[in-house]
Amino acid sequence: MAAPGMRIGLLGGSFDPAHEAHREISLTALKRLGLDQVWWLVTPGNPLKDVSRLPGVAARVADAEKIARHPRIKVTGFDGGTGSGYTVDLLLALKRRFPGVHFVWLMGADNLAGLHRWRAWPEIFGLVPIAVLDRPGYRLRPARAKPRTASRPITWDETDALALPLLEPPAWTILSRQLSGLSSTALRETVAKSG
Ligand SMILES: Nc1ncnc2c1ncn2[C@@H]1O[C@H](COP(=O)(O)OP(=O)(O)OP(=O)(O)O)[C@@H](O)[C@H]1O
Ligand SMILES: O=C(O)c1ccc[n+]([C@@H]2O[C@H](COP(=O)([O-])O)[C@@H](O)[C@H]2O)c1
Repeated sequence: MAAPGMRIGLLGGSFDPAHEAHREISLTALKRLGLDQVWWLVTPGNPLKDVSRLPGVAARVADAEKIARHPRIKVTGFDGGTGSGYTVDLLLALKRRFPGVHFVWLMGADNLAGLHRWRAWPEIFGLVPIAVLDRPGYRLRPARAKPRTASRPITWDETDALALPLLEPPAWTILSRQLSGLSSTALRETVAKSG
């Protein structure tokens, strides 16, 4: 699945359900970061969200595979045996399991804005480079986010994004792109109304 030296983007998510914007931001990351693959890591549950109605991992993986439709996008329920949904644990497990792979954590700008509420977020910045994908409504928020303040010296201009996967963390950048307003919440609401 992954050989030392490969550059792999990690898109952790609830994927409840997956949608075209997940595919679009993955294609952006593949191209702009020069990645070999992007892995969609379907979380057992976002620790900050109500997961009481979240479908099981296997069902969300199966649905996400239908959306991914790309040989370099791999969908997996790998959680490193943590079962927890905590990203710090997931990253530690991945780095142990795949030594020598250049991982980059990918996330939408909404998640950067709330990253200071994640468990051990400064440690996360020290584990892997991070690329933040622009998202409507959050374009300016990263500028105010605490992580930016904490990591200002290692903010990279996005024109240098190709170098990001090989940089020693902490290092992060924002990837601006044509915005997509798609969201899983909006999709679930549409299904609920039509049902
Ligand atoms: N339209 C989008 N633009 C940029 N990033 C996105 C977009 N949709 C999802 N993402 C990012 O993809 C990752 C996984 O997202 P997730 O599975 O939570 O879907 P979501 O649409 O954000 O769900 P919800 O609406 O419930 O918050 C997150 O890092 C999220 O920020
Ligand atoms: O580690 C944490 O404290 C943490 C808090 C919130 C979210 N996350 C992870 O962030 C990823 C994005 O979650 P979501 O629900 O926005 O798709 C997913 O992998 C979650 O498990 C992780």
